[in-house]
Amino acid sequence: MTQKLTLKRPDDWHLHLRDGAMLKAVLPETTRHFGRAIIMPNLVPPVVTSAQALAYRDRILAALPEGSEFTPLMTLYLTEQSDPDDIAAAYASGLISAVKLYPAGATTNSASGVSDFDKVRPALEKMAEIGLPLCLHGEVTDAEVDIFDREAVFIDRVLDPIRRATPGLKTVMEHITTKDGVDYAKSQDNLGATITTHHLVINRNHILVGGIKPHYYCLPVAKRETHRVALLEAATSGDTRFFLGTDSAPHTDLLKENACGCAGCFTATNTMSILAEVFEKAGALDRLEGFTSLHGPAFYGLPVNDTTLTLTKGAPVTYPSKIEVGAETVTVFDPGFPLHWTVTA
Ligand SMILES: NC(=O)N[C@@H](CC(=O)O)C(=O)O
Ligand SMILES: [Zn+2]
Ligand SMILES: [Zn+2]
Repeated sequence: MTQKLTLKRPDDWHLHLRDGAMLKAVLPETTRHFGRAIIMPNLVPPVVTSAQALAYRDRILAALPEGSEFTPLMTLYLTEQSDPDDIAAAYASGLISAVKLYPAGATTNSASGVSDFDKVRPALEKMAEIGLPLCLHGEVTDAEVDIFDREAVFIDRVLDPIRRATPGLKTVMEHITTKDGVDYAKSQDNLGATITTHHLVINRNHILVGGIKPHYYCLPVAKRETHRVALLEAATSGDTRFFLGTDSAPHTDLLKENACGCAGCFTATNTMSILAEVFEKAGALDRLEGFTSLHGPAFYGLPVNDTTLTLTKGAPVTYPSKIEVGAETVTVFDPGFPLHWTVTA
């Protein structure tokens, strides 16, 4: 008997589309399955002003495959010089859905991020006042903090103080990777947490055992198995504070398979198949729709998509292992187990 699963069309609440040839190459991988996505602003140079966000949205819309109804939800990159009034105007006009805060130096293209959190206080207060969500890359960057502890330390030293200082601020903990992140999210109201596909699949052994695997390296770096299990429990729990943000983050193979390899896993292509497999194994297939299609819109105050996506279970399916970007390639995330669910409608 073939098994079918029909979901409200999913959204991706954390996505990197890049620009130029890369944008053109990766965009169809997302628009094939997803209705909307929160578009990360960490371009070079970053998308800081409303004028830059408007221009970037136009470039995304121009790159959409024929007939696509995909909606990019734009964000602004918060800097210590960001103008609270420009941010508010961008939100009032419907151009942006969130503001993204990168601690300076925490991840790919975060050099223009925030070092002194007091300097962005006026912007955060304005955002709380108008109901504009803040998305956070939650890692400290202090050289003395171990990379595996950077998320937990961020929660104590940065996130919790921001929450206390700006109580009305709607906040998204992006790509949580620890039980500490799960526990903190559960202790809060007015706070959401995105979980990536890959952090539900890999732990740090996948990166390091039997040779270094650059395509499993991303930030925040995958942690030990107990943390992966906590993420899986959160994602499959039905708790509306947790929703999908793939953090699909393409880098060319040249830059990944490198003595100083870039951080990011590219999961747009096979995310829905992987998630169906993971949720089924967890006995939670009935909760997949909440995670991919319902909890995110509820947090962002948007309607659920009115179209659907159907997955069908059958013999193992394969995906291209790489997609082409001009003369270069981007490797598609390999979950390391067979995928039986495929999007059929
Ligand atoms: N997640 C990553 O490892 N990389 C992201 C940046 C980010 O989301 O932190 C990227 O832009 O490549
Ligand atoms: Zn990040
Ligand atoms: Zn990201």
